Amino acid sequence: MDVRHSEPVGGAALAFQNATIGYDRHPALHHLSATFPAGSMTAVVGPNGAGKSTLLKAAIGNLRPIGGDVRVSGCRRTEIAYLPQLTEIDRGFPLPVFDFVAMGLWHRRGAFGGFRRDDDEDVARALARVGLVGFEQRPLDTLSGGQLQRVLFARLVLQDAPLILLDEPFTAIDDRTIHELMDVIARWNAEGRTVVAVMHDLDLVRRQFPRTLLIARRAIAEGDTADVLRPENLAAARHHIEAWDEAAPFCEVEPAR
Ligand SMILES: Nc1ncnc2c1ncn2[C@@H]1O[C@H](COP(=O)(O)OP(=O)(O)OP(=O)(O)O)[C@@H](O)[C@H]1O
Repeated sequence: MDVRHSEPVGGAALAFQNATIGYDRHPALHHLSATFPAGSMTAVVGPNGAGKSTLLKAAIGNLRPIGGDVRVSGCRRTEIAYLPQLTEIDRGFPLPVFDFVAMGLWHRRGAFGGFRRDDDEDVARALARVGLVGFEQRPLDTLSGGQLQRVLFARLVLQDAPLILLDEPFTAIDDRTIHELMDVIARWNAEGRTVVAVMHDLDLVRRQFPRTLLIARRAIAEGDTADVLRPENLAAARHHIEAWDEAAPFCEVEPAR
């Protein structure tokens, strides 16, 4: 979202078509077909090791499918906003919050595009949106986990992306922060953006996400959240992960196009 504009944005769509994705040709996700329509809001759930982060990494192009296809339509891959897990973020550098959040503008300006006068206001509004007024000059390495997650959300606000991918945005975050950041996510979706979030709290998913994809190294169920999160589907996902053989030989897959 452009913080200056309130018009709806055209959402982008994401589709996995019989996609097999893995590391060093070891599949982590098998023959996955799933769609994330433009303007939809979907939770991706599944047991530990189900392949949820792998799915997001394939969507942004960090992992190429071993077979099948991963398609983004309605925007370029470089326009996708991606929030990695907090554990993957290097917070050891003393960059001020303001400068870090302003990096979200690079997508609009380009790395050498320079800073405009009204960019200051946009950064300030993005920080206000996530409840961080007064934190502008705080070094990143002095923030709590919840404050850092708010800063990362502020940067996403400035990125103005039609497709937003979030990997476990609420791990080790207190209830109040979850509530406020969930509000930011709901507003993104109300503005027409497509949101895909890896989630562990199924109660929160039931309350907030209209669509869910349940995976366990493959798709178990996809669609309306209440349908997908039925006990038999959750049991099937658990069973599939427990029965997974890490040492299994590769299956035959169609080469990626
Ligand atoms: N860089 C990597 N190299 C090799 N294997 C990996 C790598 N990253 C993940 N894997 C493997 O891929 C499988 C899926 O991992 P992934 O992180 O996608 O699962 P997840 O559903 O996000 O799990 P969690 O809920 O624990 O975060 C796991 O078996 C994991 O060990």
